[in-house]
Amino acid sequence: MIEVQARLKRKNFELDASVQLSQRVTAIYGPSGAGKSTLLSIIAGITQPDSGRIVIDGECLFDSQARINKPIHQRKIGLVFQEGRLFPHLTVEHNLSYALNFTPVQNQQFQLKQIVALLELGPLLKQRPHQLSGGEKQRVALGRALLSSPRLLMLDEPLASLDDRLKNQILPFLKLVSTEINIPMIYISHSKKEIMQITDNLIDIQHGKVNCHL
Ligand SMILES: Nc1ncnc2c1ncn2[C@@H]1O[C@H](COP(=O)(O)OP(=O)(O)OP(=O)(O)O)[C@@H](O)[C@H]1O
Repeated sequence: MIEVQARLKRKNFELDASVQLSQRVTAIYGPSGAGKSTLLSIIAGITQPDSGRIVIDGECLFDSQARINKPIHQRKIGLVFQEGRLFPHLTVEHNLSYALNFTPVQNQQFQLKQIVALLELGPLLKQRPHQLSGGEKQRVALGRALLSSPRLLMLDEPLASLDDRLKNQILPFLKLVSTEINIPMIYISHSKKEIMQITDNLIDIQHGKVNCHL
């Protein structure tokens, strides 16, 4: 269960979110500027809200009243952004093992070879990010996020920079992760067509307002 209450005031934008998610895969949908990335970055601990409370599976990550604010690395949230944000100097294999090496062995949910097989990364392992297509980069980013053994996986417009051909290549992998991997997932997109291929559980955010229990 993911419970988020957050308020944040910016110069021309106000977020007021009250969200309770019990489904494994949820999509956050809304037009540009609605506050999707802001909500994600609050859950991840990148942005601090003015007030609110965030609890995942009973563990409190943020509570403005109780002055609890767990840092990003303690929240155990795997993130995939629009651009893969891979380490450019490392091979695909080392990008993947980097995430694994930062996770204590007893907390590791996957082995490298499992994720390599799931996302068909074998032929790419010795390559460096600049040698990959956009879709391949996103598959590596997804693999790296999974290998950090997160309690929650959040994807922020992971297909937005890809053309239709690459989108169609990577969508089956996202679908596979949403069905085969037992980690809650929040998927942000402004494309309903894309979302419908991954989940029916949809949260609509408009002008920073979202109030939803799924
Ligand atoms: N770091 C920031 N500082 C100030 N304002 C910001 C910052 N980041 C975003 N905003 C503003 O907050 C509002 C919400 O932005 P946000 O990025 O959350 O929207 P979004 O729904 O993710 O949009 P998009 O689909 O275009 O990515 C926008 O008005 C944006 O200009």
